[in-house]
Amino acid sequence: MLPTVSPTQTNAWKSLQQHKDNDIKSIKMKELFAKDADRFKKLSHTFGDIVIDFSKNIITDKTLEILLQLATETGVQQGIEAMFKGDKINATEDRSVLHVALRNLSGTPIYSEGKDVMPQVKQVLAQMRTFSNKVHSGEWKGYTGKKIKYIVNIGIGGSDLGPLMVTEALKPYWQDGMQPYFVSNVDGTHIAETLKKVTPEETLFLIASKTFTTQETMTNALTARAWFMETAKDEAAVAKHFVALSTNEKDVVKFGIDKANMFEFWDWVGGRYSLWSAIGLSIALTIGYDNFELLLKGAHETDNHFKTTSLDKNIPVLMGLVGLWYTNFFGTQSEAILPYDQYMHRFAAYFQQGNMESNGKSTDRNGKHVTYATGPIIWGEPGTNGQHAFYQLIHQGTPVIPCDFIAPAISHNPIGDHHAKLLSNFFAQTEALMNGKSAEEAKAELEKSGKSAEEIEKLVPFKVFEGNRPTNSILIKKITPFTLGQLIALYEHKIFVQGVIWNIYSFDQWGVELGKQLANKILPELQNDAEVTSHDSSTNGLINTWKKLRN
Ligand SMILES: O=P(O)(O)OC[C@H]1O[C@@H](O)[C@H](O)[C@@H](O)[C@@H]1O
Repeated sequence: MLPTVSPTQTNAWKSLQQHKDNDIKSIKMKELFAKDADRFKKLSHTFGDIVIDFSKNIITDKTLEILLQLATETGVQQGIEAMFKGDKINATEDRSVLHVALRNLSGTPIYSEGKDVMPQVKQVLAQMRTFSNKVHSGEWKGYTGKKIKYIVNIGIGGSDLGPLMVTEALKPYWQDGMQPYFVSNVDGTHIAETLKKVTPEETLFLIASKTFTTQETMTNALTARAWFMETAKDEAAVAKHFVALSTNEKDVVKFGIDKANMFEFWDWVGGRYSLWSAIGLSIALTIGYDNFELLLKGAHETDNHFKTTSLDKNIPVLMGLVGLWYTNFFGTQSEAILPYDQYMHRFAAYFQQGNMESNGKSTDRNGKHVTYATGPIIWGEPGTNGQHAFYQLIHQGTPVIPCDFIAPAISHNPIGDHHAKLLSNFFAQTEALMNGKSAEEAKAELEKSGKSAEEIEKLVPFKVFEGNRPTNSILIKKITPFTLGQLIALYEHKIFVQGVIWNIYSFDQWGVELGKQLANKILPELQNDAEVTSHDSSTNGLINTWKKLRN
């Protein structure tokens, strides 16, 4: 089981506080680089084709030593073991957490409640392989005999963001003739605009929902089915165009999808960790099953690293510790993920759910309210777009925002000098954030412009960059299914490490329930024009105003 140590009760926590106040408060990263020519060598790690550089962080050897002590005192190693051996570490839902089993192609067993889950994992993977191959070869045909051309994944949250992010990130691997679409929002616009782009005869709808009860998904699925039936007319045609990805066989069958067209997964797969499961069918259909398997293999490589590497060399552990250092000892509230790769434009959005739904908690594993900060706000956009939008605040704003810069060494689109220009920005940003620009440097620069001494004096404060802003740089040889799998799993395990240390449960999401309950209560109140009085005056006022406006 997971330990239940409060991090603030550890010796390491107190040492970290003292260390921050005594040794780190006035330290500048650029001085650390000046003092130690080997800093990059010491603080960067190579993992296959991925290099992750932690050296542009406000950390010293001593910082890392105490952070590692924190990991030891809070039982990170024990947590890792508990996850891999299938303990019910998602205790509030009484479930194991075994997304690592979904990518375990090694042949070793993984147990949940004493049962090896690998045979069922392999069986569904085989089903996905056969199905994808049939669709690609044209053996699987639509009801008029046409080949499937469009995949419409209908799902939300974990049943949408992962496959959407991965298919976008791996666009160079798309199979000829396959076009995926993702419909998530209950806003009718999402499905309406998607249906305009596809034809009933050539579309395969994947109804992706772990629970098969999610309002948005069920509503969109019913709309898709009605739209399909308008043309197909024949109920028997549904079986050729609708499949379900779910843990809930009963409701899948009730919806009218044949059991044979259901791709199963299990309650030990968390929604936001499910892209490796049947939820990944849209990925396999888009990039081909073999590439999907390479994605799993990449993640498995990370799982092995995470499971077997000592904490001081364990990349997800270090990612977690470095992030936590800022959250808890610098009071930072957010982290930006900035991929310098246009294909990875949904990566930050994906980990917004991955991280914030996992660690956005304030009750610890003892049921007590935490007295320290937990999960950060995650956000980000691809570089260089972000540079021309929000980097101003990262460079000169009042909050410190630790950033992850991610870039491929080799572009899938080596056009002219685009990639060199892209990468020059990637390198320049982390350098600028670290070094900043002093008043003297700003002044010297202005002096070259021919401005008067008075003008220069006035402008200098605006041109100063404090610097010392922390970044991790992740350089990947090329974004391939394998390296992307490695990278996603690194981030997943980082989140896990932080959750263990913060003594919270990272695998439930009770915080999303209240809004759903209230929406269900309000929905019937919207069905007529009667005045609503059952809520507070704001909610009543808004509902009643809407009722007037809609008429
Ligand atoms: O896959 P389902 O059951 O439709 O759930 C979709 C999403 O539903 C949300 O309510 C949950 O917060 C997410 O964790 C989940 O991924």
